[in-house]
Amino acid sequence: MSFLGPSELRKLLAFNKIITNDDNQNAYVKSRVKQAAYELSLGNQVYRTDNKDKKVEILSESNRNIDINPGQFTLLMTDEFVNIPNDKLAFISIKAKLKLKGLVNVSGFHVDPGFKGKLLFSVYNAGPSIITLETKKAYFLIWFANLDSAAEQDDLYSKDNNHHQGQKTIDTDYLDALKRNDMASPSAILLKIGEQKDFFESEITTLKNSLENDIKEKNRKVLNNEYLIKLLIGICIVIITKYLFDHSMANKAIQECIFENEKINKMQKQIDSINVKIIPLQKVDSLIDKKNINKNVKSKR
Ligand SMILES: O=c1ccn([C@H]2C[C@H](O)[C@@H](COP(=O)(O)OP(=O)(O)OP(=O)(O)O)O2)c(=O)[nH]1
Repeated sequence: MSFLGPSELRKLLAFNKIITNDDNQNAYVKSRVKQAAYELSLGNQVYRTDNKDKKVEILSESNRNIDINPGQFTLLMTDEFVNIPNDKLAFISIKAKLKLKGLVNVSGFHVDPGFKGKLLFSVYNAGPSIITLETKKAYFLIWFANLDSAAEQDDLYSKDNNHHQGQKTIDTDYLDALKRNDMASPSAILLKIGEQKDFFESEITTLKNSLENDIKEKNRKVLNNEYLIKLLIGICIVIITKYLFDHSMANKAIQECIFENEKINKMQKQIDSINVKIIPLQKVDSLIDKKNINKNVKSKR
């Protein structure tokens, strides 16, 4: 097996309907031969996983651009049909300038002898930026190799035995597999993580503020209670002091009363003893008085 060089390639493509358009006309353009490859361009059908309608997008002359967002998977179809001769095998790729932006060619890599149809590429934007493509621009490359022996009927790629023969639109089979959900793009995930981070940070700040307010409120109450307790203790001290003071004053008054009472008792006793002494004297006085009266009576007689 050998690869065709540029001159063989030009000859092959110029004199055979290998690169054709929608009208099955030879679409070979000499300037599209680059080194040993031929450039193929983007057609008007694409399917993007983040497309809201979940439908194949048909690009028009006025709307020729397609943006492939970071992290999104996209199906791209060539503008040209390729018809691979029975004695050839072709190899396909996406141009390096797209790959270097982060566009990964997921599908690949070969085109079978006997294949007729547009080529379908699946790509993934693994880069951080939007990659914009334009219809009719050359993004794909195809190389042709000679087989040592041409493929016979049963070995040729054919409509009867194969799926992609004659493909000119993006098959809905592939869409069904791709349209379930948006692809979880790393940058979208990063964005969501950022949003979640902001959300949780604001929640934590709110929670922190509310906790701080709660603590302040509790501290205020504790402080109020402390004042109240101190006040109650103060009042208790005053009451107890007053009670003890009153009690001691009462005791003192009682002691004084007892003391006074004892003094009175003592005086009473002295009075009583004086009285005891006075009574005989009174008796003597009364006898003296009686005697004097009698004397007087006698003298008057
Ligand atoms: O990226 C690619 C690779 C291949 N093809 C075309 C050319 C190829 O000859 C044909 C079949 O390729 P392959 O045998 O790899 O695919 P398949 O899904 O196994 O097809 P089939 O079941 O028809 O053999 O599909 C594309 O359009 N794009």
